[in-house]
Amino acid sequence: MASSMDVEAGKDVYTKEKSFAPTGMRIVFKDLDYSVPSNTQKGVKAFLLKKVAGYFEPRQMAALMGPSGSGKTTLLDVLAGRKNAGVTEGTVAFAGQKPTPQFLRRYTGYVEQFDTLLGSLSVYEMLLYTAELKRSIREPLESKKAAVEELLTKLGLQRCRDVKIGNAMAKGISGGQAKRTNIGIALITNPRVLFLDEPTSGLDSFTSNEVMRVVKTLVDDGVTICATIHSPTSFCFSLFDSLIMMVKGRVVYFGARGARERAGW
Ligand SMILES: Nc1ncnc2c1ncn2[C@@H]1O[C@H](COP(=O)(O)OP(=O)(O)OP(=O)(O)O)[C@@H](O)[C@H]1O
Repeated sequence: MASSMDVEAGKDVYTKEKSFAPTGMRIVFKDLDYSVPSNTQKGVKAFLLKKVAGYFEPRQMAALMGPSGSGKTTLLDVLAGRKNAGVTEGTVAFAGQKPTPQFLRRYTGYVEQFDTLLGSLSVYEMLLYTAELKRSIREPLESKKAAVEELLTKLGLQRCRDVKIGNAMAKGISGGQAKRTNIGIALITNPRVLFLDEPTSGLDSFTSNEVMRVVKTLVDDGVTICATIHSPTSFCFSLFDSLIMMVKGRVVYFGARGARERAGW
């Protein structure tokens, strides 16, 4: 594996990092295998991840890249604890802790590739509805409303707050606004880690840049960000701090973005 970052830096994966909020959370993974029963050969295990290792730093945004079918979404899902079929082996640590399902629910957010929005609601209603569902039942409504307002501002959605989301039949908000609303849904619980699966898919390059510029601002709040990304614009690519390149379930590059240029390869 080519690497300009020291994977060994994460060798003591279960340590005593306790106070990750508000400083952020480091994610370390080592020797990660993920297998499922093959759907092409009977009785054979298909290894979708093989000896995958790396780490994500807090206050940084990492890109997961590689050809279609290389295992990017699989790695994202394994790290986010979203795989309930198949066998995962190896170690994953969030801030030095082995993550339990409750830990992952509390501290991570996941933005799926396809928007999961309700077309009949406005952007504000969608976020408040999610806040009601996902934030503590004991939290007063006024506090939830304030959290939604804060998110609308952070994600640049104030201008379309009262516009209906819409659907294929009834045009509503734009693709970039829909993507940012979807990101808002993942952020409503104030996660310390944000996983995004293809956040720019289906967007034109201007809108992709806009969405990723907003996502990058979240690192200032101490969030650790990891996004799978296909053919990013050069601006989008420049926003990433580190890069994992995958081919056929293996990591072929793990390092700082731009390390190759800096080394003069
Ligand atoms: N049961 C299975 N048996 C064999 N191969 C499988 C099985 N399930 C998934 N795969 C393969 O696992 C690979 C990983 O898929 P994954 O969705 O993680 O790739 P990806 O890099 O995110 O691709 P894309 O960029 O197209 O979204 C794919 O090549 C897929 O065909």
